[in-house]
Amino acid sequence: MPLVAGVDSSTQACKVVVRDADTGELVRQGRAAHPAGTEVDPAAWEAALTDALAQAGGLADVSALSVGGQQHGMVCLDDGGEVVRPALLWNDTRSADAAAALVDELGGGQAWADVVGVVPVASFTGAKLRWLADAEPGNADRTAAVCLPHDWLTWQLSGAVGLDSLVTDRSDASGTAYWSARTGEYRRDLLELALRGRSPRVPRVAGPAERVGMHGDVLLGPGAGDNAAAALGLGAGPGDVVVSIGTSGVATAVSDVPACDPSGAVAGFADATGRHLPLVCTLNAARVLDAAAAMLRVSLDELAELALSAPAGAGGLVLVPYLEGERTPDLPRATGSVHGLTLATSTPAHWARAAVEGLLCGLADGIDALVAQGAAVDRVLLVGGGARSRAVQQIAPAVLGRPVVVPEPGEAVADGAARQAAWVLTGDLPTWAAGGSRTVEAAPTPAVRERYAEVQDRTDR
Ligand SMILES: Nc1ncnc2c1ncn2[C@@H]1O[C@H](COP(=O)(O)OP(=O)(O)O)[C@@H](O)[C@H]1O
Ligand SMILES: O=C(CO)[C@@H](O)[C@H](O)COP(=O)(O)O
Repeated sequence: MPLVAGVDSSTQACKVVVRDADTGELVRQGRAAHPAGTEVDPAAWEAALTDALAQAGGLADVSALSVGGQQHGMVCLDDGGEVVRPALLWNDTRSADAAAALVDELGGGQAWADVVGVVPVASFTGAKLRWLADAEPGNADRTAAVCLPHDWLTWQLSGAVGLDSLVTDRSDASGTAYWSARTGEYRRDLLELALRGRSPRVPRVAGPAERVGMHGDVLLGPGAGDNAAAALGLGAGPGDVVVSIGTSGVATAVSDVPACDPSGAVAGFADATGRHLPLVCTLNAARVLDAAAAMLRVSLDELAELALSAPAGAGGLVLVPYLEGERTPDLPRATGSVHGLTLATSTPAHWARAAVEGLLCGLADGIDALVAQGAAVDRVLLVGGGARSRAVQQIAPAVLGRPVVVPEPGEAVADGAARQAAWVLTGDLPTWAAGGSRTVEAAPTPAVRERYAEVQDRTDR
């Protein structure tokens, strides 16, 4: 019974699972927090990984490990392999103007969707590089290589020092805006466009089950972007839509064909198996619940009970939850807005309900965008920390207008990374028994989405 480890180095925390490679049985796990903020020294991810691995009992009896990580973060390295500046994360919006400029320079959304399957927004690595070139040209000059959070952690674990040993995978490469999931090739011209002519090294893109190095006696897999790892962990296939309510809100589908959406709503990412992963991402998800709970001075469980005690539609109270700006729709400078506040709706219960419904309306729009790109929706799986909320579980099927499958609370991303590690170790993608899940149904409440659509644009942009 060889053991494998999977890592999820996500926005708020590093999570580790150790599983039996043959059966998938969970043997041990660990978790350590990441610093707050949208700009983070990668050393903090390494420290959290070390801590989470220790909590998970270490690696002495583990045969293989893969790292899943938050997508898009810009990690710049100098020619000695040192980090040039703190990494800008996917939810850092300072590169919004840079993204808009890049879209114009190539001739618009259709041109970008055609060449790399995505239209730049502030989140993508390419837009961050353009920001770097303009705001910190000295740091741009020092950047000899650029990679992503999961690439950097895998590289650290491997103990390699040469920039030529940096490795990534298709799923994370596809979130840079300078690698095409359709052709499987870098577009160095777009990397150079972003960096105004500079041409740093980028990681080699490994195959889905390739052995990319060793950490002591532990075999290292190529890893993946967190959303691709989650799809792998859940065993998602065509017809499944995974809705993740973590720091980001994500609706994603596994597909045999690349997405090409000139509006940019659906990103044409790759998955972790050689297929594609059309994806819609919002900036405001679980933290909307955190903010509402903090404002109402209640726990997350109390917030859920409050939300469930209010009527569907919260009596007309709508929260458009653009608390950190928004990515889909592309409104990086927007703020949240409240509509329909009356004496009757001025209660904690109505506020809690509006918070849950508001974040779910954004994800319902995301599922519609996936469908418009050709995705089939036979099953919706609800994951991420926010999916632990009883209110999210109960209200999601009403707002999304379809039943939702809620897997047992767990770590889908780390599980997917562990499954990849088992694949790398044995050469076969293991079929692990699915964990428990339950299907939650509710009468659809289309009026909630209609009311949200009415007020959604009446916000500070
Ligand atoms: N019972 C719960 N109810 C609502 N939200 C929860 C609950 N448990 C955890 N969360 C939320 O989950 C979020 C973290 O989710 P997670 O998927 O781990 O995020 P990330 O992967 O982005 O780091 C936190 O914002 C936290 O408030
Ligand atoms: O930017 C995206 C997807 O494009 C985000 O989904 C990040 O990958 C962060 O994920 P979480 O930490 O919220 O899971």
